[in-house]
Amino acid sequence: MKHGIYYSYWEHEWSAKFGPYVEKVAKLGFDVIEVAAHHINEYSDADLAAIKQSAKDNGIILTAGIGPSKTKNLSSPDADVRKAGKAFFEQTLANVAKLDIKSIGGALHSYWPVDYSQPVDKVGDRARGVEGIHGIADFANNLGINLCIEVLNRFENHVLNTAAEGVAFVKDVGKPNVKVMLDTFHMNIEEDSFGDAIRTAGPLLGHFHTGESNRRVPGKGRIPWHEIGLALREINYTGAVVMEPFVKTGGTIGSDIRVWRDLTDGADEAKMDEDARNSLAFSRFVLGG
Ligand SMILES: O=C(CO)[C@H](O)[C@H](O)[C@H](O)CO
Ligand SMILES: [Mn+2]
Repeated sequence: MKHGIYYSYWEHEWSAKFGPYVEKVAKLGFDVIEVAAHHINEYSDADLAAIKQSAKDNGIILTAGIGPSKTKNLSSPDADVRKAGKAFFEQTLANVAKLDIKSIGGALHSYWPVDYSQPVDKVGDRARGVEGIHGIADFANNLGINLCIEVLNRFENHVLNTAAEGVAFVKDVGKPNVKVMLDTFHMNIEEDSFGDAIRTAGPLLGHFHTGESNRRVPGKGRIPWHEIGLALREINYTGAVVMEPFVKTGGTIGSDIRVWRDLTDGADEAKMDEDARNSLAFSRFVLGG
């Protein structure tokens, strides 16, 4: 098991440059840094080559996360949007591969966060989502990339809310590089049992996000980490466990994540780093790896 952190913990914008965080995260003792792929198509080849080299020099593995925009929604009822989504993903995956990234996770099958001011069509969106992911899976596989379909809570997406729904979706896609992704923040809202959800995903679990029920770093709240650790060991999970804390207000991150109060307790960057380091030690102990 490898442990990581989403660099957006320190940032306000999905567009924030992730290059400088590779060394920082390595110094904090992490194995993995997760970067936002939302704006990766704006990086030059030289930028990507430098970041790849920095990861190599620092012994860090990169993974990617993304919340696709409504205009790039692979499950949209509008065929032109689906087409734009496919083109966007192909360009994004090609750039992600330049960083030697082997896994991209998020609501790849849909968009995020969902606009609930309009009625939703869960059945239609799911069917188009299966087709959309099926349509980019081989492209990703040829680049050695797994597509990890994130199961989200009801307030952020309607297509997949439970591990069982995630497993059924991934089985319908039926491609070896398409996996289920779980996140303890979302599981806390939707699952009857953390352990059962992880066992339901079993060998299909491709990526795992961690965070407390208010998205503080693991260890600061009341998520049942021991139960989660036992279940991950039971299914012999060897993938990445990436903490995804969101504690800062402001910017597109604060607004998309709905952070309306300062959850840092007024921390400066040194204290934010210390919290991440302590949470990493806690995570390694309780989850393994
Ligand atoms: O859990 C999440 C959203 O609540 C997601 O992992 C990411 O924040 C999103 O896909 C943006 O990268
Ligand atoms: Mn997540």
